[in-house]
Amino acid sequence: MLNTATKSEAPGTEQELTDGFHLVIDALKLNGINTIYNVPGIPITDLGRMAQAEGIRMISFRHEQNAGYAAGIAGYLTKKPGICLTVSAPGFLNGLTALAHATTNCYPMILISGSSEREIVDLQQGDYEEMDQLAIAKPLCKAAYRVLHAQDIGIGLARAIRAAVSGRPGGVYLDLPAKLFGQVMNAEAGQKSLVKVIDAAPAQIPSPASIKRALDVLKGAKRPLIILGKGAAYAQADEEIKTFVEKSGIPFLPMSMAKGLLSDTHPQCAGAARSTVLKESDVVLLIGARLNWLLSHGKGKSWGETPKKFIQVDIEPREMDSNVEIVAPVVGDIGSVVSAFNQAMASGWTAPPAEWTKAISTKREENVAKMAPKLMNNKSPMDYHGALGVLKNVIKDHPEAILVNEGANTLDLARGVIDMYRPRKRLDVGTWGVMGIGMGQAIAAALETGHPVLAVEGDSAFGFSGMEVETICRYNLPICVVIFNNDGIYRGTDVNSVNADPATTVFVKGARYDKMMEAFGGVGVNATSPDELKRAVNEAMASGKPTLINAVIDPAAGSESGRIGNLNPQSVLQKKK
Ligand SMILES: CC(C)(COP(=O)(O)OP(=O)(O)OC[C@H]1O[C@@H](n2cnc3c(N)ncnc32)[C@H](O)[C@@H]1OP(=O)(O)O)[C@@H](O)C(=O)NCCC(=O)NCCSC=O
Repeated sequence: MLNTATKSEAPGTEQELTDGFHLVIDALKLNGINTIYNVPGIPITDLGRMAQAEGIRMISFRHEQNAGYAAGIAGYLTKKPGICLTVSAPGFLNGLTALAHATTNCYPMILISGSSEREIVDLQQGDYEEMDQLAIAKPLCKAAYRVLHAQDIGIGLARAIRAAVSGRPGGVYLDLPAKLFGQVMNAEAGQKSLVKVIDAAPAQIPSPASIKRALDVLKGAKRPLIILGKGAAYAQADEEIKTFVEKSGIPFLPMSMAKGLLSDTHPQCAGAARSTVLKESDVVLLIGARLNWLLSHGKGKSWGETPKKFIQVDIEPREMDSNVEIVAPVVGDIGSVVSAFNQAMASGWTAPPAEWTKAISTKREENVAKMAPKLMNNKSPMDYHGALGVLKNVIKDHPEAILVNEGANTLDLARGVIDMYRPRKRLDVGTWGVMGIGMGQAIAAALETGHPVLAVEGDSAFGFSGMEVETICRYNLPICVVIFNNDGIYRGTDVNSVNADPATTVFVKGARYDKMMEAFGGVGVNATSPDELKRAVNEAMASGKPTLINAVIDPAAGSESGRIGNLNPQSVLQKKK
């Protein structure tokens, strides 16, 4: 659509004009971008107003970091860049954490920030919110661009979109100085300057030799294992992956956000036999999973004594040999690679030895049976397992619902307990184990998918984005937040024996987070037993009303999340002595 920002008034020279505001909006719309996660303010307030008037869905948050986490996860769910729009310096910096998070997690996202006058910034003359945002963003994202002239808006956005989604996806920064928005140009020339990005993330076909090498190694295995990462979930090659895993007969271990790519209840799922499969496998095929800290870098105690051969499928060639030798690297997009595997296997495939698959199912059944009675306890106040037993059944009854999960114990225990049944339904803290993703991800998940969201939050984790319950109520989203409230970080029982200050990890005892939701017109419930929790969550799922349940957890329950290098201060002191 042609935008008439202004009409030139000079007699005889009348022409349709457009401006930077409208060109940004038109460029986004031309590329199918219809939602922006933002916090309004100088200099982008009018851009937001005009974008809304032009039909773009503007979702206004209370803090840029949450808008950024929303944009990142929107990118993950849709394979299109999620857009976060912020004001200059402080707003930009608030959004930057989420941009770096998106880059680390390989989510396509574009952070667009307004910025102050280049001439003044470069001479450091003290402009309003003066900051060289481009320079600051560069090391923290996949690519960063600045547009100085209205006629370059089309190209600038095209570059940002391509950089965000092609190859390994990631975060891109786009700097738009305030002056740009007011620049006026001929409307027809403006429209011509826009670029519709064609084939933004082209398929990357693996070489036939790499496919053969990988399958040859896999064929030689006695105890093979497939590890599915969130890259595999992102690829949206769900049917091809399912066909491959089932045809191969190989047990699979889903990483946290790959849970549900094939159901956690699938007979080949080795999630509940994690230690066994890592230790005892002899060939490991990684599909969209990286050998980072979450997989103990592919070596050490958790990988046991059995010598391993690793096969890795990734779109990024530099991922290969990052931690250990990869004997069969397969570089390509996951859909193309797995399709090539399936074609090559069509002529016949021998399932792994029954001894191996039987050993895994025995271990899995043992672990599941050990956990089952814990999940059925009806203690009040609740322990983690009693509360999670309820939520496990909620997801079983609502497999279409999206589970958002963050916390320490709340995250570690929920990951194991709550089975997922469908792809991309579990959204969590990702590669950094970051706290604060909760409400941003819940809001974007509800908006982008139209499905109900269950956000299972530690009380500490929730605190990072808690104000967004107002956003949830304002947009009337079908989000049920369950806060595992144990009065503190890890546990609520720490005591400071030195002075009257509270211990560093404790919060106000008996806090009522449910009142926060009520303050904005949503439903708040205080649940002190699994039965009460069950009733409240079921009501929320049925009504679709914004709901926050304060689930009272015994402050002494659970254990410190010990896998991420937490050191007990006492033990540090003892070591120093
Ligand atoms: C690195 C990890 C993937 C590895 O965790 P592990 O505890 O080794 O594995 P998990 O998959 O959680 O499984 C733990 C055990 O439960 C078993 N398990 C798993 N699922 C089930 C079910 N459904 N039933 C019964 N038992 C189960 C599994 O086989 C393991 O037992 P065995 O096989 O018997 O060993 C995880 O720690 C992780 O994702 N960490 C991220 C933490 C994080 O980001 N924290 C945020 C910071 S918190 C800030 O303070």
